Amino acid sequence: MQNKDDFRYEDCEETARWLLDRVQSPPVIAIICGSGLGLLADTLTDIKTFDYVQIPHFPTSTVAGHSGQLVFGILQGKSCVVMKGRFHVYEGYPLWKVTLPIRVFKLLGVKVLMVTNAAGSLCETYSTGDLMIIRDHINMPGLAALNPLRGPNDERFGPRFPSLWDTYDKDLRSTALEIARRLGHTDLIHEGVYCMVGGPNFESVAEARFLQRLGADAVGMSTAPEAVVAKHCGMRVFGLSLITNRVAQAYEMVDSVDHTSVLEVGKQRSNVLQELVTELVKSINFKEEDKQELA
Ligand SMILES: O=P(O)(O)O[C@H]1O[C@H](CO)[C@@H](O)[C@H]1O
Ligand code: HPA
Repeated sequence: MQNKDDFRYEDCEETARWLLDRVQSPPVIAIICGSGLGLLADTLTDIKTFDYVQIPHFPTSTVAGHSGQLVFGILQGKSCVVMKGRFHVYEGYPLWKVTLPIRVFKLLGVKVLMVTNAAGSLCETYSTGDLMIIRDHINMPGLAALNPLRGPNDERFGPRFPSLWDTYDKDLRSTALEIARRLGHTDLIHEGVYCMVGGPNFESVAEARFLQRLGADAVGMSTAPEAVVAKHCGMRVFGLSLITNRVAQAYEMVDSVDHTSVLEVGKQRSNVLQELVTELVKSINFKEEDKQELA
């Protein structure tokens, strides 16, 4: 059963074709910039930029710190596409639309998705400005059927019932950890569980306590749907959270988080993220079958 609220494979194809007609080389790696992390795109050379409003079927960015541009270019000799701005369910988009770019990237030939985000810490040992490699996620909206895979399944993308046990690629995680240590960031790098909530409000104290007891180390309002769709269509996924604030879990704690301070931490830390992502991209070796597919 297909209705106007479902995604259409043909729309993704049309978007992919539109982009392929306009870029030099199809990307193999896609990078999504979280709130205030758009500077990641500055590491690319030979760039070609499209505003989201130009691209057929693409949603538009409505959140500060998400400039709404798709940047194609080269990083460490690899063809990449960078989303300067992602879509969130609290903006009013259905989840299939939030994740439409991932399916378009799949059709462009992307093999690896790197997602970054700003997140609040629920973990005692994390400080503002730290980085968390995402080991796993809790998709809160997904558990209540707000899932990007809801609706008719198109087997051309992936199976009806995908397994998510290994969503965040083990090799990429361990390589990123090694890189961070080599770059001298041992004190600020962690590996943990990201929990997605719907937003747009930040968490109440009782909610923060609840999420922490569920096993979440950091909380944000994105990423899980993108990772689910990428895993569904067979991409390797790497996720990185920048800890922009500590989420209050006691009524005595003052929690002064707001979006402006989130963006400010992003600006301060973008060089560390750039460094780590650049080195990780450098480390990726594509398998023979990937190269053949791209030839
Ligand atoms: O997840 P990203 O897009 O990095 O943004 C995070 O920052 C915003 C809140 O300041 C929310 O959108 C939250 O999800
Ligand atoms: N909660 C949810 N999303 C966020 C936070 C937070 O504390 N910080 C940045 N994004």
